[in-house]
Amino acid sequence: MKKTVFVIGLGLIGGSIALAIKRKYDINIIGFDVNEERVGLAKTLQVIDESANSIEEGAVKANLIVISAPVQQTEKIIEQLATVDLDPSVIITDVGSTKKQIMKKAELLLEKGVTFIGGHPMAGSHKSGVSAARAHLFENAFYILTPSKQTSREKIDELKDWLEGTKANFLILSPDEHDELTGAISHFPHIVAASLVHQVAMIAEENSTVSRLAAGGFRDITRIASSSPIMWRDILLHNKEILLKLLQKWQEEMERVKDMIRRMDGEAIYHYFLEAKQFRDGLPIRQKGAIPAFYDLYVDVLDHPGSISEVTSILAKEEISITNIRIIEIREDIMGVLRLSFRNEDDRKKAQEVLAQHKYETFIEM
Ligand SMILES: NC(=O)c1ccc[n+]([C@@H]2O[C@H](COP(=O)([O-])OP(=O)(O)OC[C@H]3O[C@@H](n4cnc5c(N)ncnc54)[C@H](O)[C@@H]3O)[C@@H](O)[C@H]2O)c1
Ligand SMILES: O=C(O)C(=O)C[C@]1(C(=O)O)C=C[C@@H](O)C=C1
Repeated sequence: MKKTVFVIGLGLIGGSIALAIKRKYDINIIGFDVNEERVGLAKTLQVIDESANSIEEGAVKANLIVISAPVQQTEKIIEQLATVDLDPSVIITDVGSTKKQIMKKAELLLEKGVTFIGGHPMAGSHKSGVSAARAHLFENAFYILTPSKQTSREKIDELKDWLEGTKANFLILSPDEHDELTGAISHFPHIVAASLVHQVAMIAEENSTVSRLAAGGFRDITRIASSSPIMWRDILLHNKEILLKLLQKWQEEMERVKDMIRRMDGEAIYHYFLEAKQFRDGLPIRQKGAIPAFYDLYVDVLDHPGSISEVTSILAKEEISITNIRIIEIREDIMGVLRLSFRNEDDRKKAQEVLAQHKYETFIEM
């Protein structure tokens, strides 16, 4: 008989996990979401095979339960699951961006002898919803697991087997370490991105030209400000202490920058940027995760009609698939560079070679 996976929360991450599991296993996927439209869409897109009318209905049939809702909802779902009579061999995991509060709540399950292993695939997007779900979303990304002390090695390996289709790299961390590190490289940057947008929005009230000028750098650094406000509200409320500490440090850092500018200390300002550049340039780029999440290739194009289709048809002829395409403006309304995203390093390399044959200049990183 086919095994059953129950996915609670049919959005970007729940959908992507379901598709990744389907890559490796012939299984039955049951889905549940509080939003009925999402359930219908998940069925249409064949992300799930059937739906459940309640958490209990899906949970009692499952060999694996994946909770993929915003983190405050995840806590509520864990409370609900703790009241259900589950198969004793079931594994429950989640995908939430915070781990400490979730692992605390999961004690309700662990006390009953139910296996709960916290999980967090460290890749995603600013897009939400099942329509953005992709089987390959987590390829080469880190996938953090936070098992409790009482969880056996066998159960952890069993969960890794279930998730093998993600092609992610598993890493075991304690919930504290997880929240501290993701606070710095994921949660806090989202606050900064949103605050930059707020700053420009305030200026735009006085002078609307600023929005028209906001191309290139501003768009790059604020992309993640387009993410789900519900998801990020929950993350900030869960990781309060770490984020308050980071905010304090950041304010001190900004004071330091203010002081360098006030003193007109060119040497200090130069070193401020140089040290940041050296650290940023030294980060691993082939690995998906908090820093460059995609196999991107930048192509210099001339600003004339048809130039995009020229590039895409060259790649189509060679059967190289593009997963995303974006025009990066150099000046307002003037196309400068195309950013093409590929599924893997191989496709990117082939694209670079074939475009070079057609005299296109390409760059891996901008
Ligand atoms: N988006 C990312 O980049 C990313 C990356 C890694 C982990 N995460 C984590 O994954 C989780 C899901 O995020 P997402 O990006 O898929 O969001 P999403 O908005 O695309 O999907 C969340 C889904 O959960 C559903 N939901 C909410 N409350 C529910 C409940 N009580 N019961 C059942 N369904 C419920 C929503 O209707 C929605 O369909 C969050 O915990 C987030 O922190 C997100
Ligand atoms: O690429 C993005 O849009 C993301 O924000 C992905 C991102 C991140 O901060 O790196 C967001 C939250 C997750 O918990 C993990 C990944």
